[in-house]
Amino acid sequence: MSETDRHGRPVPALVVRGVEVFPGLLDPAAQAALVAEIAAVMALAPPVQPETRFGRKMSVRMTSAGKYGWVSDRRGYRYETRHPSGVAWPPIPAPVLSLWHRVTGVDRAPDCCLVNLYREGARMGLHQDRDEADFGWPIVSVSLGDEARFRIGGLERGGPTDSLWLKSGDVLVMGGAARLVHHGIDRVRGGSSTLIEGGGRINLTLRVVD
Ligand SMILES: O=C(O)CCC(=O)C(=O)O
Ligand SMILES: [Fe+2]
Repeated sequence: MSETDRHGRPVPALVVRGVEVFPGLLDPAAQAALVAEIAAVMALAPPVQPETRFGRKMSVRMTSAGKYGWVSDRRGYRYETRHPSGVAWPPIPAPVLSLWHRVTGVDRAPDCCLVNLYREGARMGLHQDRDEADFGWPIVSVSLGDEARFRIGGLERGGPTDSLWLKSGDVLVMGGAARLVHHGIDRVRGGSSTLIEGGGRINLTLRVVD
């Protein structure tokens, strides 16, 4: 199990380009509990395959919980207070919020829990998360289901990168000097987990938006 510091915060087993990695922070029971909570979110706010401004479909399916959800369509990408269907985003599930507070030590709650659903063949290109008002707040990222190769670069585009395989139950924190590092998902190893109904991987990305 994970070690904790004197504030009770888990100690990252690994730091890659400033990104804190907590491998296996969630045990199988905690993973299953989160997946059940996220299934309830997805029932109210079904994942959609977003389009870019240029009309290209992303391979990942997305939905959100919280005050804001991240959406992309022909009008571009932005945070919205409603799902494309018009319903408000469901609240961020309590166990997700407690995980945020546990790994960040931050009192403020996140505004957005982006749910990324990677089915067979889905990936996410190298990017920065920079649609938020204040980069002083960290980002927490949770992996559930199939393993995925996560790529981490630097603050500039086109620099050197490192990669690591993220497994179900792994948690990352991107904060401080690493808040704006480039990152993406090269590929997902299909069938490496049976956690997600219908197969694949779910990533939860928690952010303070405004
Ligand atoms: O799926 C992941 O692990 C990364 C997701 C991500 O970077 C994002 O949604 O901004
Ligand atoms: Fe990201």
